[in-house]
Amino acid sequence: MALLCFQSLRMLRSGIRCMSQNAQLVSLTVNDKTGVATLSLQRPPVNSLNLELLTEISSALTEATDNNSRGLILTSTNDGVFSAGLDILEMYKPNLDRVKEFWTKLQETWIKLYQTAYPTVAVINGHSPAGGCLLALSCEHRIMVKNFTIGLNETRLGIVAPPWFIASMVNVIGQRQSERALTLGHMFTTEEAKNVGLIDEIVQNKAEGTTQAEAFIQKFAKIPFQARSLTKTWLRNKTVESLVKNREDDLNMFLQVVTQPNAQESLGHYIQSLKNKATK
Ligand SMILES: CC/C=C\CC/C=C/CC(=O)SCCNC(=O)CCNC(=O)[C@H](O)C(C)(C)COP(=O)(O)OP(=O)(O)OC[C@H]1O[C@@H](n2cnc3c(N)ncnc32)[C@H](O)[C@@H]1OP(=O)(O)O
Repeated sequence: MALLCFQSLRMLRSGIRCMSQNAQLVSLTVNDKTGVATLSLQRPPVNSLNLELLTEISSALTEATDNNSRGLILTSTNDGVFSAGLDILEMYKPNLDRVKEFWTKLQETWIKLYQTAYPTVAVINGHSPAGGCLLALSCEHRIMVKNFTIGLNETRLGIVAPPWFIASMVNVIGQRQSERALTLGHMFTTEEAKNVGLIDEIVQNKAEGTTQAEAFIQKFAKIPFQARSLTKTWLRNKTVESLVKNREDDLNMFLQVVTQPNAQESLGHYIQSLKNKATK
């Protein structure tokens, strides 16, 4: 409690204000001087995206909009893992009602993040496979700390990246590179990701990443907000609309793929291999 008060006092002095008071799996702060919000994922051990975490991310994005944020930095409180992607336990031997709600919340979160009016930057301070990569791809600028990996590795798990995951990747690195990377389920090192254009900058650590992210957002200070945001909407509209118009079909396709016996078997093996690795 004393530590919390001390931290709050220090944040107040530096002009950083806490938002999302009720959130537990994310923290949302805003810098009152710049209007830039920081959304940090904080679901130990690896920020895997379960229904509850997605719900908090989605609410935080709305709160940042309602607060008229000038920009948003998406990062993780865990230096080492940005996000391990979707929580595999949501997809393994799923409860039908919950898994439907889970996928619907993922769709909602992506749609919101992909078309925020304010500029978005991912400060990728750790590994970022699959759904973690999707979050980063949805931002306008990606800054990654060296010595980590990022990519859409779904095929390696015996599942597939849905069309909107693929489109998010194609919009950043193009058809040819996406085809090669996604069919292989390739995880790019930070260096490889920079070479292929998947990320924009390499930094030494999160602090440097945050400074660079603020500088990126600051570039828009003199660009009229509405003109910028409408341009982004139009550029991204085709990609978003293809999901918005087909949410039910997309949900059904997900349920069909993920409940296949061979997909369940692959997920079971994968969970076991992660557990074996963790106990070594
Ligand atoms: C039509 C569409 C159909 C289907 C589409 C489905 C789309 C799916 C997209 C996804 O996002 S699938 C998820 C893909 N994610 C991964 O492949 C990542 C797996 N995790 C890792 O590679 C590593 O954990 C890490 C590099 C992220 C971090 O490594 P490290 O820091 O060494 O942690 P550990 O590996 O020891 O893991 C600690 C702990 O966390 C559990 N865990 C890790 N990842 C997940 C996950 N994605 N979901 C649930 N749980 C996860 C791991 O099992 C360990 O658990 P313990 O209980 O053993 O402590």
